[in-house]
Amino acid sequence: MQKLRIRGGRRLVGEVRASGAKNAVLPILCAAFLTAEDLVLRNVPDLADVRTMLKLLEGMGVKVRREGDAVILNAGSVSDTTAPYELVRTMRASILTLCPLTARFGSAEVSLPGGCAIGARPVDQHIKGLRQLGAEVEIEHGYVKARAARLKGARIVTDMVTVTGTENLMMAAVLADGVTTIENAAREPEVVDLADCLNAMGAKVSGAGTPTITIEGVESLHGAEHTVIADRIEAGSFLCAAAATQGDVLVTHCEPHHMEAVLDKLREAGAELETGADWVRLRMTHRPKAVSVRTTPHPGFPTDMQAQFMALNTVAEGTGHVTETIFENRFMHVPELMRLGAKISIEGSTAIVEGVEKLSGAAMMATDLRASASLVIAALVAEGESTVDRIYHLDRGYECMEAKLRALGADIVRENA
Ligand SMILES: CC(=O)N[C@H]1[C@@H](OP(=O)(O)OP(=O)(O)OC[C@H]2O[C@@H](n3ccc(=O)[nH]c3=O)[C@H](O)[C@@H]2O)O[C@H](CO)[C@@H](O)[C@@H]1O
Ligand SMILES: C=C(OP(=O)(O)O)C(=O)O
Repeated sequence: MQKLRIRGGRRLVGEVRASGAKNAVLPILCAAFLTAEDLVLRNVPDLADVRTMLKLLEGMGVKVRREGDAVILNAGSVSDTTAPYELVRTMRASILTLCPLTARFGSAEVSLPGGCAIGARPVDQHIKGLRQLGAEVEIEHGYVKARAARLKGARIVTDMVTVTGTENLMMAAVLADGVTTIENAAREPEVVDLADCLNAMGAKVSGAGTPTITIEGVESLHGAEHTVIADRIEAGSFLCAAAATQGDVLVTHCEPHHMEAVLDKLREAGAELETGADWVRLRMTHRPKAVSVRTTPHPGFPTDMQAQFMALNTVAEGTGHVTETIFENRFMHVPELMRLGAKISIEGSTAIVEGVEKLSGAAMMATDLRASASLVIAALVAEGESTVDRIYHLDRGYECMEAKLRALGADIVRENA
């Protein structure tokens, strides 16, 4: 197991490039099942989750070739439509294989992902929607087993806004007979990116990015080339780190219009921001001011940035309220941040963070992906040395984070624990 060793107290200064988005590339990799022709993807980040997804796809017979930041997939001879527990348990996004497999091959068996550190995270809406599209779906021995001769278009209204639920059902509907509408659809940029890729493959998807997505089913899809959007959460994490260390950082190759809620909060924290078509520069010339955030589906403040803003608030002037409305257990970073001297109390789904002048370095344990990022940010400002253990969580979603931070002047190394 590896850990990060960080000596805090250095301002982050310089330029950092955002990688392709984890949450966009994972569903798009699964879209490869929808055609027998090549799907060429560019700007694919080298992440543990991407490697897990490629392993899962290869295990089913998909041919995978990596060329730099491109991945070429061919699902012309899929031999197996089972996603086994061993891989699904390490990456919930494996459930995204369920709908494209059922749509193209008429059957799929995907292990139920189960809960994870941040919440129970059921997939009932994926299953409900797939049934409405005409599939027979059973749960047996921990697996979702779906079967359908050909899916049929339907009107689906999800009970709550679900990102991967919307994506999975979109991938079912593209090959269905007739028209599907998904109402109460997630509006995240990653949903739009998947729709763009599906349309490049010959699908007829409209309305992605709005609460109603309409999909006119087609007989088959063809190969395509697609460039994955930038990771707005990775970009936002670097901006938070820059703000916390009172630094001056330019994030390039990102999409500022995907990050408006986060950029607004950084301005409220006192950061000076400049944006261009694909870059954001943040300068923080004084101690940040505490900000209150409430997580909501896009275009609201993203739950995946909650922990990083919590870290920023720990050293801010004043008191910030951080309310988590999406996941019932996404405050696992709180006791770890308190080990550095942060003052945080939890009341229900709100963490009340009273900023302190100084944090002091300590050993910490990462519990989930964004919690890891928040611990790294806090360690970058803390006096003295900190360690962050169990960074396999971080590696799921950040491409060489420590190298990128080092290039900005951070004193951070990866070690074998
Ligand atoms: C790979 C990926 O894109 N992951 C993102 C995706 O996760 P994911 O797609 O799993 O999250 P959802 O949007 O589905 O979850 C939203 C809420 O709905 C609940 N729910 C969801 C589906 C369902 O069938 N039943 C149900 O009850 C969940 O438990 C949660 O409370 O969106 C989350 C919310 O923006 C992000 O934090 C994750 O980074
Ligand atoms: C919760 C996250 O990812 P996943 O849905 O893959 O667990 C995340 O990206 O913060």
